[in-house]
Amino acid sequence: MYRSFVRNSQMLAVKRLLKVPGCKQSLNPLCLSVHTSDFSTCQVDSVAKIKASDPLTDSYGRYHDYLRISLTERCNLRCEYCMPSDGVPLTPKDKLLTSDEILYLAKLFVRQGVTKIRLTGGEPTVRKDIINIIARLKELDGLKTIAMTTNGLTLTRQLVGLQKAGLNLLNISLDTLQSARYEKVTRRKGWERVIAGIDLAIQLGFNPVKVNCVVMRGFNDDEICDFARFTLDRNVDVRFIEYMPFSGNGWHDNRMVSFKEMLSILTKEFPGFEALKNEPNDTSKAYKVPGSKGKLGFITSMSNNFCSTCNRIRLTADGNIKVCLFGNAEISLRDAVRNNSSEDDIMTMVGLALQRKKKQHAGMLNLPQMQNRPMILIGGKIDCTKNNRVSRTANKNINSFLPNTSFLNFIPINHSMNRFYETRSISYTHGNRNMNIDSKHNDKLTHVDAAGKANMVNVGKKIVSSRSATACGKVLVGPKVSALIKSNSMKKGDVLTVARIAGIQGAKKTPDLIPLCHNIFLSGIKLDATLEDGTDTIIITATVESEGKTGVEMEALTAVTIAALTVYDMCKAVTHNIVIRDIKLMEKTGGVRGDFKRNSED
Ligand SMILES: Nc1nc2c(ncn2[C@@H]2O[C@H](COP(=O)(O)OP(=O)(O)OP(=O)(O)O)[C@@H](O)[C@H]2O)c(=O)[nH]1
Ligand SMILES: C[S@@+](CC[C@H](N)C(=O)[O-])C[C@H]1O[C@@H](n2cnc3c(N)ncnc32)[C@H](O)[C@@H]1O
Ligand code: SF4
Ligand code: SF4
Repeated sequence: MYRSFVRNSQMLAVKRLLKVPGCKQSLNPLCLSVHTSDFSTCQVDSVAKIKASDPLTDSYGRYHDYLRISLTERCNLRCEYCMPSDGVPLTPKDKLLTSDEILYLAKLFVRQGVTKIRLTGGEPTVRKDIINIIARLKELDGLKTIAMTTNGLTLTRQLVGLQKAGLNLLNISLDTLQSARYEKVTRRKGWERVIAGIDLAIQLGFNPVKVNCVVMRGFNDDEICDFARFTLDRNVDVRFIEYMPFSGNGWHDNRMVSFKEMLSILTKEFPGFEALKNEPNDTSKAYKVPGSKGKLGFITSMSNNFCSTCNRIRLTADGNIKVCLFGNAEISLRDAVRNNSSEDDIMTMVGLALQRKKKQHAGMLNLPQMQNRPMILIGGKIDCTKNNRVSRTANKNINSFLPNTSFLNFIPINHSMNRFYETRSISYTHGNRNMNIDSKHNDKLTHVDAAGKANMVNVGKKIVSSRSATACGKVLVGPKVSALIKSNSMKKGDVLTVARIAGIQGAKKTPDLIPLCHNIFLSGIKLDATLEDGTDTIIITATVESEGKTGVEMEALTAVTIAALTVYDMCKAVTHNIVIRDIKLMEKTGGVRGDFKRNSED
């Protein structure tokens, strides 16, 4: 209750800050649309009582003492995996944070408890005032670490000055030990300069010097052992990064090399290859080749996330707070600063954003399907319609019936991803119920207890297995609607696309809709909605997958149902003569009761 009071109060503060409604200087419209429903419950009197007491702790108790500041969206390289080949649209200069604004915001964060700031980008070293920024950051009481992640191209020229100004931690990106390959992946020359930059960093006493290497099959996976040898006589910490998908970066599951695979290559080549102790907030899992001066590490964002200990918050180059690398919701602090908002109000906004931070990214297993902006623009502006397969009209429609969801993240899923993911522990235990549900031959009603009351089955003791279920259904729409769908000219928008997304969302909401269903961590949802030629019928098929202890047929059936209802909703202005029928389970695999497959004529 206290939390909801605080949240409502925070909402009000933001609302006041944003001058909603009738605000001329609006903040990030995405944030406004996300929070609209909450605003309606606010009480005006509470505003004065807001105290941003602990804005850096999120609702999972994670304390955020590490701020990553993107200094620029620009870069002097064009790495294939980071930047789309046709470049990225840059934010106009007047919308980017000035150095004074960066310093002001940094000061507020440090006052609240941030002890580490990492400068990143884009390429931070292309920012002309970087030395000045670092020198001024160094003056902030309480800031212990000023770190930078760089492509290393200009370090031989700039590093001494940067260190003198106060830089004390350095990560340098280098994906290959071969000059020609470097040119291919970065689309620029400069490998020798980066190597010289790494050596200079070691000489200047940076410790550790971390080297970031994104591993991509068919590009540098044959260099994993070479990179390990690179640590033999150099005090560097080479970190192999699992290739992550961002819009337009050419990611494909078969190009991603998982932590497990890399580990097995290294263990074979280097007997005694050993794991080291990690610090609580490390992104990487540390290892060492026996006798080497340096270390190796693995950043396993894809196969084994480290969200439970996340202590990071990001400030983008255009002044937005981004609470998660893979989240789309942002709040603009730039406008708040430019509107002379108070420190309390600004930190209230930060607290508000952090309250909405997810435990782990909701779609962590679905990252490949997310439309996240290019990595280089993680420090830049969201254009949530660009590159999306969903049209603007469709977005509007989805938004109207799916409040509080970042709907753009859900598009059909590529099942082959599953093989990369480690099975996660999923807790299905509810209360102390001790149901005997494991037996194949158990003919008791498992959803009813001994007293005949509704009961959610305890699946805690069931084994985890790969589950999948496919359901299908039909919507008979008639010739008029059929023609409008075919020409994609239905007034409400693109019917099939919206239905598809609604169905996927429906699968994820199943436990909210069906009382005795478990929360299941879904690893894949594929939903097709197609107009059958000649019958004026939309055929909907949904396949849902999970690594878990209980089946996913309810999710598949819900997905089909919600997609069908969405078709109805989008077309009912044209006719009410729409019939939904034949929703049924087609196939189910996994679990102790064995597989099920419907005969096609059933
Ligand atoms: N999932 C996730 N991955 C991150 C995050 N920050 C960085 N990474 C990953 O870590 C890689 C290296 O990032 P760096 O900028 O060197 O930062 P870092 O490793 O977090 O830095 P330190 O832990 O401070 O050394 C990135 O390419 C990402 O793959 C984050 O917040 N979430
Ligand atoms: C976006 S860059 C910004 C800082 C600087 N320009 C650099 O390259 O180090 C930060 C880190 O993100 C990594 N990165 C970029 N795209 C990535 C992807 N698709 N998957 C994994 N890491 C990625 C880069 O290798 C780099 O280490
Ligand atoms: S990874 Fe860094 S150096 Fe490469 S394009 Fe992205 S921002 Fe530039
Ligand atoms: S994905 Fe989000 S929550 Fe997870 S570690 Fe990265 S920033 Fe933190």
